[in-house]
Amino acid sequence: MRTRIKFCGLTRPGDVRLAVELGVDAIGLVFAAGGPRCLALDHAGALREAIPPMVTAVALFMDNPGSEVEAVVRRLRPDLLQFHGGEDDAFCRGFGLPFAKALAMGRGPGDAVNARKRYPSASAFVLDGHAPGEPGGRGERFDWSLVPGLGRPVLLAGGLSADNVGEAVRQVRPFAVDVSSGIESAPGVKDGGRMQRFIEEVRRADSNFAG
Ligand SMILES: O=C(O)c1ccccc1NCC(=O)[C@H](O)[C@H](O)COP(=O)(O)O
Repeated sequence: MRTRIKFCGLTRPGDVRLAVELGVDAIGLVFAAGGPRCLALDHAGALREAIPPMVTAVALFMDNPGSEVEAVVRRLRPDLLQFHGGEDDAFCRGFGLPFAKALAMGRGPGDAVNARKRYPSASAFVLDGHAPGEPGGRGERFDWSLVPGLGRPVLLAGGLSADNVGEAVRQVRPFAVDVSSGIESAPGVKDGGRMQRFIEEVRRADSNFAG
């Protein structure tokens, strides 16, 4: 099975168009407050328009008020929501869209092993390298040998780049890989060469498993 690829934290429509041309499967738009990739709703419209059908548009939140999530859902019509904070299952499923719940693995699996019970409505889990309570998008890896069986598609995230994603795919065989810092020249500024090399390395790793 082909490893899906999500590029997260894009802030420029040209970067979205290039990522789509390169063959990315999902684009993450960040609305978690405070970070360098956080988008204003008006600005996000141009980015959303650059995401064509058949590429998953993901809207990402971290403890945003429900009213903010609703405004993004109404204006941008994302395909998938991604929650990175202490949001519970009822909150996450309350917007009528599939959602992925991020699980902080930076201090070991901890509560991640109970994620399926805590988030029975989740369509997928993002296993990320940050510590609980911390934001993602900081290039932090975690010990991939700690990935628990969750009974749902896993998006492996945290400190991935073209240099290590092949090893991550071979070791974890995740449903998808999710990257932000590792394809950037500066926070929120994606680098075309890094995007291309990242995708090439995922495809190379997948070819090891091709029948
Ligand atoms: O990307 C952000 O700025 C961000 C801010 C707050 C919460 C989550 C955030 N990103 C979540 C993602 O899905 C990132 O792609 C993931 O954490 C991996 O980031 P990186 O380690 O930089 O590749």
